[in-house]
Amino acid sequence: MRVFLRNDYETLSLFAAEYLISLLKTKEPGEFLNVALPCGYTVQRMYAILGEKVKAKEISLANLRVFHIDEFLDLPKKYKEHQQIQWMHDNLYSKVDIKPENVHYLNPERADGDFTTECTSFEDLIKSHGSLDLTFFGTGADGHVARNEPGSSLKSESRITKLAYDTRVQLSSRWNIPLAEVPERALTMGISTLFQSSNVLVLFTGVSRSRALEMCLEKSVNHMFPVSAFQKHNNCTFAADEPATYECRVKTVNYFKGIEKTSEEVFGDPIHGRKRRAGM
Ligand SMILES: O=P(O)(O)OC[C@H]1O[C@](O)(CO)[C@@H](O)[C@@H]1O
Repeated sequence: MRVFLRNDYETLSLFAAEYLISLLKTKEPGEFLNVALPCGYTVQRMYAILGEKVKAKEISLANLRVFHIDEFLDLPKKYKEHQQIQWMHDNLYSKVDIKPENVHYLNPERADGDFTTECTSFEDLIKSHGSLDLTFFGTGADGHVARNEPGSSLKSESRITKLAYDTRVQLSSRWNIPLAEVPERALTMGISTLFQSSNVLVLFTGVSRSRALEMCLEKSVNHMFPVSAFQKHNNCTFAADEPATYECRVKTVNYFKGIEKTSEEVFGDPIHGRKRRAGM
């Protein structure tokens, strides 16, 4: 695993945007980068930065093929702005040149209500496009990733899940809606689905994720803390802002800062330093 520590949310967002762009540049013209994308505060500024770069014609995301990592089920229509597809439109798609036909998601409004088939077809769809090149996501304070709550099988695939009570309470307060109207179910990529991606980028922002970062850097894999599973991924990057390091030991923080400095000095490219050495 690699670890990158940044001062604040802004520089973390910039790092995440640059990470995605650097992978996009490894593709030949006309070749797609398959990415699994989340919604939420953690990635909101990163998406805005991508929008700014597309507007300034510094980059194009036309070769991005997107798969959403999760969707809410049973969300009342009056709260449409909280549905992932709408959120992604408002925060990313309306600002960049990703083509609508290259956006894929688990449909929470499937007409026949057969969400099991929806999830199986989604897994098949990803495979039909090869595999995921990059998946990135934030995590909850309890270590959930996408809608894989604590206790989820580390081998799980896309499926219907139940949201934890704590998650629903947080959503109720964040959206300012009654708890009774917060969905109890979601559709989500499984941990195994996310894990199959060639590159994984996990972002931690703010004090509320500091225990999650500690669990990933200093403790072992635990299915009651799903994000910790990504310690075992062979190409996982954990990136955090300073407040998210508050639960980590000073020694841990200094160690990873030192590694990044060395990587930059030796390879000149801290993000993909090891790949460069292999001849890229
Ligand atoms: O950044 P936010 O809004 O707190 O949301 C983080 C959540 O979003 C996801 O990235 C996507 O659902 C989850 O993995 C994570 O819990």
